[in-house]
Amino acid sequence: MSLTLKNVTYTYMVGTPYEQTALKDISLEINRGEFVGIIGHTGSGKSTLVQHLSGLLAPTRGEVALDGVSLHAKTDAARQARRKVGLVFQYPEHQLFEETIYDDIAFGPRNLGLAEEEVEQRVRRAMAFVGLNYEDYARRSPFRLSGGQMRRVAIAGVIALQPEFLILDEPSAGLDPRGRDDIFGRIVELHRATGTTVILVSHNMEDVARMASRLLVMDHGRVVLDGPPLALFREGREILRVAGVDVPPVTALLLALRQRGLPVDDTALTPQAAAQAIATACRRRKPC
Ligand SMILES: Nc1ncnc2c1ncn2[C@@H]1O[C@H](COP(=O)(O)OP(=O)(O)OP(=O)(O)O)[C@@H](O)[C@H]1O
Repeated sequence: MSLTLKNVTYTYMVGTPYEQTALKDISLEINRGEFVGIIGHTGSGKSTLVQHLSGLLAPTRGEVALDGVSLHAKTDAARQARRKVGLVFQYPEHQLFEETIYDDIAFGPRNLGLAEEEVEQRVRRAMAFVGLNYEDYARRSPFRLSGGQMRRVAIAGVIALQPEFLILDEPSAGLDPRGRDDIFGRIVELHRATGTTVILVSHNMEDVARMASRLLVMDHGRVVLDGPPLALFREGREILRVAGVDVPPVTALLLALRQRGLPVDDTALTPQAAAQAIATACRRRKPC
């Protein structure tokens, strides 16, 4: 049972001089329980891809399906399928609009037609999940919060829908390191505790490699790598070992990626981040 893309191509502004093909013949399958990280240069197609996975965009060619049900059919089954996928947009706080935090988080569950009692339960749980105290915050305006807190409210709104597939498009963009660690810690915890499938888009290779068990690398509308991040770190370590201690880990990782002809965002990998990511990956999984 899975979320699948079959030969998906997507072109923006078809038939105009501004036509832009953002996804090129992508086929992939994401199984329940996976934690998938997506990286790639600006404009490589990450956001377009996740908008297909959530059913928000329909492919120009090909098919997106959940458990075999096309997300774009105009049927009840397709509507039900789309509800199982929750998407947190980039800068989701820009979409807050209700007068209270409670109403903002309750908006989605109310739309599902749930009884108010159930809605309240979900709001309470979602607020607890993102670390906002219900008694203190539920009746406050979301617009008086800090940027990081607004982001939490927006994420809580999607969590309250209890999606089976949770997709986050750059959830840490614009947050300070503490806010970033906090959000990621909670996402990892949700994944562990509930088995929710997580699909995480990030510019930061280290973030993704630290959390994801599967890494997709995108380049010019194609998925050019699909595999476990640990394999890349192993390659990096091997190059390090051969090259000696003078080569910083970041160079080794960049080499490993480049040897495979993959696009690399040099600025995303500081030497410290690369070294820490290797150490964490090795500690967490089998010895390497
Ligand atoms: N609404 C749109 N209309 C026209 N072209 C678009 C639109 N949205 C994206 N594109 C183009 O599609 C391509 C893929 O964009 P997309 O936003 O999916 O990339 P991305 O990898 O998510 O980039 P970023 O990391 O900057 O968010 C880019 O060339 C972009 O200019």
